[in-house]
Amino acid sequence: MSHKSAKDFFRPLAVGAPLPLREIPARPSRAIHFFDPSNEKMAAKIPAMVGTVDVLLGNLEDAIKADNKVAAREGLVRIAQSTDFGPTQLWTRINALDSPWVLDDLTTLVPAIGDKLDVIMVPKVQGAEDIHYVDRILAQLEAKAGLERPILIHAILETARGVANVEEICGASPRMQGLSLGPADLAADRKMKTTRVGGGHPGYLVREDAPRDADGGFRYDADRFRFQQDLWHYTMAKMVDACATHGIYPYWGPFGDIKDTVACEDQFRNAFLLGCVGAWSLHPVQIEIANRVFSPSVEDIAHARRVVAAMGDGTGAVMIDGKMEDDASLKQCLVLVELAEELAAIDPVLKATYDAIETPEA
Ligand SMILES: CC(C)(COP(=O)(O)OP(=O)(O)OC[C@H]1O[C@@H](n2cnc3c(N)ncnc32)[C@H](O)[C@@H]1OP(=O)(O)O)[C@@H](O)C(=O)NCCC(=O)NCCSC(=O)C[C@](C)(O)C(=O)O
Ligand SMILES: [Mg+2]
Repeated sequence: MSHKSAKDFFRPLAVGAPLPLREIPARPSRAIHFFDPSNEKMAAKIPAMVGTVDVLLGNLEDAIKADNKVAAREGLVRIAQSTDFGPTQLWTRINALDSPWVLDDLTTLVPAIGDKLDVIMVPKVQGAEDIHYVDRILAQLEAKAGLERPILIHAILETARGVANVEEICGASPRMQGLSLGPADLAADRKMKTTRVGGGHPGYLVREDAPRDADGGFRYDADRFRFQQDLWHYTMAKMVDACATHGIYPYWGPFGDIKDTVACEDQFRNAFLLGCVGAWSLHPVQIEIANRVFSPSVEDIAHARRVVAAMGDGTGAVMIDGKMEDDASLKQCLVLVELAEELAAIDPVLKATYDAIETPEA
C-alpha cells in the first residue's frame, strides 16, 4: 500500500482547488436537521428555521422517493440560492456512491451552490477508497467552480465494513469533518434483529441473579429485575475514539420513534456523555431536544468554573465538595467550558444563561 507524504496531504487534489484545511473548525452542530427538498410543505418551513438550528441538511438519499430524486436536488439548489443562512450551516446528504443519482448530485450541487454548502454527508461509506473518490471529484469541481474554501466530508457509519475500517475512514482526507452512526442500515447490514431506527430493545437485557429459596435452591422466576442494555454502545465508543484520534467530530444519527421524545432524549444524552457533539433531527420536535442535550448544563458549567478558578496555574491537587481535583479533572472541566463558549457565540439565550452563573473568585 502506498502512503501520501505529510506534505502531499495538504496539497489540493486538483489544480486551482482551494487549499485543504489543517484543522476542522469547531462549529456548533448540536442538531443536524433533515428535510426533504422535494416536499413543498417541508421546504417552505426551511427559511424560517435559520437561526433556530445549527445545521440544516437537504437530504437527497434514503427517505426521498426515486421519482423525486431530481426534484429534491433541484429544490435544494433553489432553497440554497434564495436563503441567507446566517450562522446556520447548510449540509446535504448525497445519494450512495453506487446509485444512479450521485454523480449528478455532485456535478449539479458544487457549481450551483458550492459556495453555500459547508459539508457533504456521504452515506454507506465502506472504507478510505470511498472518501478518496469523493475527495478528488470535489477538488475537480471546486477548481472548475472557482470556489475559495473546501467543502468538507461527513461519513455515515452504517455498514459492518465501515465500522471495521472506521479509523482509515476518519484519516482518509483533510476534508473529513465527522462521522454519524446510522443505526438502521447498520442493523440490516450486520443482520441484527432489531427493526427500530435507533434506541434500545426490550429483548437485549441483563437479568438479576435468581434468588435462593428457603432450602438453599434457586428460584428461577421470570419476575426479576431486568435492565435493558445499549445495543449501540460498542459502535458509538469505537466511533468516538476514531474521531478523537483524527481531530474530527462524532454524532449520533437518527432516532426514529418521533413521538417518544423521552427515549430520544436518552439516546442523545448517552451520545453527549460519550463524546458526541450532536445528533440528527428528523422532525422539528427533535431540534429542541438536541439543542438542550448537547449544550452543557448550568450545573456542569458552574462546577467546571469553580474547578478552573480553584486550580490556578492548572497544577497540583485541591479538594472541592469532598472530591479531589487535579490537572486531569481540570482538563475535563475545560472541555465543558470551551464547548459552552463556542455555543454561547451563536446562541444568545444560552449566552445569557451561562453569563448569569455566578463565577467564583480565582
Ligand atoms: C417522519 C416524518 C415522515 C413525519 O412527517 P409527518 O408529516 O407525519 O409529521 P407531522 O408531525 O404531521 O408534521 C407536522 C408539520 O411539520 C412538518 N415537518 C415534518 N417533518 C419536518 C422536517 N423534517 N422539517 C421541516 N418540517 C417538517 C410537516 O410538513 C408538517 O407541516 P404542516 O404543519 O404545515 O402540515 C417527517 O418528519 C420526515 O419525513 N422527516 C424526515 C425523515 C428523514 O429525513 N429520514 C431520513 C433520515 S434517517 C435515515 O436515513 C436512517 C439512516 C441514518 O440512514 C440509517 O440509520 O441507515
Ligand atoms: Mg441509512
